[in-house]
Amino acid sequence: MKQIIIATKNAGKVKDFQKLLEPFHCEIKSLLDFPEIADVEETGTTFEENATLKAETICDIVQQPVIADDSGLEIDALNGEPGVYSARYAGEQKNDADNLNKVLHNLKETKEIDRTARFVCVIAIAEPNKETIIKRGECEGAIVFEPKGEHGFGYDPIFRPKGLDLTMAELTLEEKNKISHRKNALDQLVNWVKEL
Ligand SMILES: O=c1[nH]c(=O)c2ncn([C@@H]3O[C@H](COP(=O)(O)OP(=O)(O)OP(=O)(O)O)[C@@H](O)[C@H]3O)c2[nH]1
Ligand SMILES: [Mg+2]
Repeated sequence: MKQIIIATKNAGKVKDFQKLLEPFHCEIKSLLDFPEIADVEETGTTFEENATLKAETICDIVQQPVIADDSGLEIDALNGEPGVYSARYAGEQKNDADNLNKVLHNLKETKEIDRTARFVCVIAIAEPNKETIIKRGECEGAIVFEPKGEHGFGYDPIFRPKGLDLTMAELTLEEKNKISHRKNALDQLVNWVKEL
C-alpha cells in the first residue's frame, strides 16, 4: 500500500487528510507517528513559504513523499490577520479556544457585513530529487458572533462558509470536506496522489 507522510502534528488536519485521501487507499502517517522528529520552525511570511519549508525539511529526513499543509484564517477587518500566525495568534501555546476568543474580542465592534474572512490552505508536496509542487485552496466565509458546533478544530466554530447558515464546526467531516480550503487545495493534486 502507498504510504504518504503528512508533515503535521495537528490532529485536526490529520483527520481531514485521512478522510480526503480515503478514496486513494494510501497509508497515511503524520509527525504524530514520528515523535522523534522536531517541529519545523515556520520562519516564512507566506503560507507557500511555510508549507514548502515543512514539506522539504521532513522529506530530507524521511527520504519519501511528504505532504505539508500551511493554513490559516484571513479576516478582512483585521487586515488579513491572523493569516500565517493563525496557530499562535493568542500565544505560543497554540490553544484553539484562546485563538478563537482573541478573534471574537478583536471583532467585537465589527458589524456583520464587515466580518468577511477566508480559510486558506497551501499544500506542498516534496519528493526526493523532485521539484516541490505547491497548490493553494481557499474557502470564503464570515466570522460569526458566538462559537457554534462540535465538529472540526481550530477556528471552525466561528467560521460560517459563504452561502451556509452553519459554522464549519456544525458541519459533519464529510460536509466540511466538500467545501473546505484543504479540499480545494487537494483537488488540484489528485493526479499526483493517483500516480504515487
Ligand atoms: O478551524 C479551522 N479549520 C481548519 O480547517 C483549519 N486549517 C487550519 N486552521 C488553523 O490555522 C492554523 C494552522 O496553522 P499551521 O498550518 O501552522 O498548522 P499547525 O501549526 O496547527 O500544525 P502544523 O501543520 O504546522 O504542524 C491553526 O491555528 C489552525 O487552527 C484551521 N482552523
Ligand atoms: Mg504550524
